[in-house]
Amino acid sequence: MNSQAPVITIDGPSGSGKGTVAGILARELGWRLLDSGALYRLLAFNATNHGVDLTNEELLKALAAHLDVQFIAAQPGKLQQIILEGEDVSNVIRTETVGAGASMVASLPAVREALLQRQRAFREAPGLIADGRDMGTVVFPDAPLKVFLTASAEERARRRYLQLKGKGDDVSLASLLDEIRARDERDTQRAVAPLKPAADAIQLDSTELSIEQVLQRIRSELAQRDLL
Ligand SMILES: Nc1ncnc2c1ncn2[C@@H]1O[C@H](COP(=O)(O)OP(=O)(O)O)[C@@H](O)[C@H]1O
Ligand SMILES: Nc1ccn([C@H]2C[C@H](O)[C@@H](COP(=O)(O)OP(=O)(O)O)O2)c(=O)n1
Repeated sequence: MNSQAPVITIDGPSGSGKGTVAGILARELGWRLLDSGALYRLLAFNATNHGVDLTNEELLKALAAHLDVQFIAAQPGKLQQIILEGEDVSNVIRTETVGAGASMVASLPAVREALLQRQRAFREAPGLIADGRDMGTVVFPDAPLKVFLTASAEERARRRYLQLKGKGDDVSLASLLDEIRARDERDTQRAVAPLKPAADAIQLDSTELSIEQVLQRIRSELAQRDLL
């Protein structure tokens, strides 16, 4: 029996709803949240700010090992805040440009290795909800519940379009769809920790499901495992 705090992993491609669902579950259960994609986004953002090329594996590895970042847990009415080198970067790391950069640095094995222990350190009582690409396959292979969340590329682009438009960003649906497809390709084809469902993951296609329906499915899986 595993004596460590339980982990629920939620992996899947961009726009499948991982972050939304993970955030709601973490609040409901009072568990910690690991937004692993934010770490790769922070690294790409920080590297660009320091003039480091997004293919320079040695320098990126060093930057990853020394990322000065704080995650401030969500409070009632306030989302999680991400502070990089003392500055609130919660919003600026959410652009598609930073997402594409994150996907590039995430393909480098030394970068993934440098971020591994930092991610595992999030695991503490009473439990952790971890979202990303390799949470169930590599980072927390012993998690008692693994979810692989998908949706069609068109639906994911539509969601991202509405989300970014809602924030006032000037985006086009066609280019978001292209970017999502390019990111899917890079994330699934890389040699190390590619995006793929763990053998023991529950697969959920959310194309036709509301956020609440996705949550209900996960809550029922949690109940079956006595995790609620
Ligand atoms: N099942 C769903 N139906 C409709 N919209 C959704 C659904 N899941 C998530 N969304 C919306 O899609 C956008 C992207 O979701 P997000 O959680 O950021 O995805 P991911 O973390 O997988 O990239 C958000 O605006 C979110 O509210
Ligand atoms: N565990 C993870 C999380 C993210 N990544 C990489 C691959 C993704 O395209 C980028 C950005 O991830 P993020 O989850 O923030 O992106 P989305 O919200 O799904 O658009 O980082 C990864 O390789 N492994």
